[in-house]
Amino acid sequence: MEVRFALPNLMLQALPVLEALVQQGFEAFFVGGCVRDTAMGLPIKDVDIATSARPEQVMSIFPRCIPTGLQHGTVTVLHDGESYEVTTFRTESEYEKHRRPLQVEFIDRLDGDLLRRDLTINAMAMNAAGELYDPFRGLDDLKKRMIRCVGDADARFQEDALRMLRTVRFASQFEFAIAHSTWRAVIKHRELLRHIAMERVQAELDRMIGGAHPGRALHLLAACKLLDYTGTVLPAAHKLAQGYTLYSGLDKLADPDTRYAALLMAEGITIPDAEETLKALRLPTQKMNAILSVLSIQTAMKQWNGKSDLRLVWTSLILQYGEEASRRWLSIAAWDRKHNLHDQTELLDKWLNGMPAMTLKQLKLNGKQLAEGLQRVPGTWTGQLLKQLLLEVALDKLPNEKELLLKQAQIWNAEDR
Ligand SMILES: Nc1ccn([C@@H]2O[C@H](COP(=O)(O)OP(=O)(O)OP(=O)(O)O)[C@@H](O)[C@H]2O)c(=O)n1
Repeated sequence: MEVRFALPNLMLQALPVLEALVQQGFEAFFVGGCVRDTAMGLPIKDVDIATSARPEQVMSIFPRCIPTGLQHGTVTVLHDGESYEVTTFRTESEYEKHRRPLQVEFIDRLDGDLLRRDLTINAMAMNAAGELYDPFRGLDDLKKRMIRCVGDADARFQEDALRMLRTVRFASQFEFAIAHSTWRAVIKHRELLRHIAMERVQAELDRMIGGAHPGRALHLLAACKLLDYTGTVLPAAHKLAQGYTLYSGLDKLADPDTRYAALLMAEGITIPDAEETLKALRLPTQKMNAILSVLSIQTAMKQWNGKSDLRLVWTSLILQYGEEASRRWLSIAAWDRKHNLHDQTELLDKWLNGMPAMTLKQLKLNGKQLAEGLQRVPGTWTGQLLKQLLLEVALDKLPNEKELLLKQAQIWNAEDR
């Protein structure tokens, strides 16, 4: 071990856990992402520890712990308000459907444990002094900016097919190249991705699309066609990856949902196709609806004939899909030259940035005041009436003043009865 790194704070906080294991005569190292990120000078997110101690020995050393995954050797140790995954050195064999190991054997040596890991940059360990243990030359690959499987790439992907998506994710996240042998193995084994639960696929995809270099991720995905081999048919997934060619500046858009919407918009995917794809990807309903709202606004804007009153169209769109979706659409459309939506964006931009009474929040009459004014019990009618008032204000038919709004509401209320 000749290379040594200063341990970042999170690892220093975990040091007593590592040291307690060493004091009891066991080997213990920091492993995985925290070592990789420290070697890269990046902030770390969590700390994982690997040890020669067997799970029951770990549990006897630490009074406060949770037996998270004993059959895989993992115990979560609670220390000083933090939790750390402590996993016994292990080898894995006989993988179930290219997903997870059926057999785990606990071993005494760190080397064997590092050998089972996916990529050289993820197969480094660090001791309490920050000294690097790096039998697969992960540090060299970090310096070369190279993603490479540990040992035989075919075997690594056959063991766990999700690793192919991880390969693409890390390559895009760090803007690294992918070693030839590793890339060839991705192409060779890509159809194994169908064995992986869509939730895990989605989690990786989400991190790629929401990450620092979504364009690079999509470029790589399009090149190896991995998304064509997911378990469920994704009518728009391949197109989604192709969206990269049109939207190389995707990273300019703030959040992942806006980026998903931009990609789907770029390919002109229909709303039912988009819905099917997002559902197949097991996107949480809330996230899916947020993306579909942006697409619905896009459809309405493309259909706008230039004659109908755009203010009316926008008011009803904002009422239907919300201000957030409108802002998302605006950020995409303002930067999307392809669809040439200048007229449509200008007005929305003005409205969202300060024109009166665009949202219910900005209306100078709220539900409580309305119910009191009409001497009625608040109910679903309250929101409906407020929306009606909002439309009038947006169309300049009614000033946004409390008394006048209430008066109009009273007239409608009387007419209804
Ligand atoms: N399919 C997988 C997943 C994980 N690992 C190993 O387990 C470690 C921890 O995995 P995880 O926490 O999922 O990812 P990190 O590598 O820590 O990176 P990040 O959290 O940034 O994704 C990895 O570094 C890698 O050594 C693996 O070999 N194969």
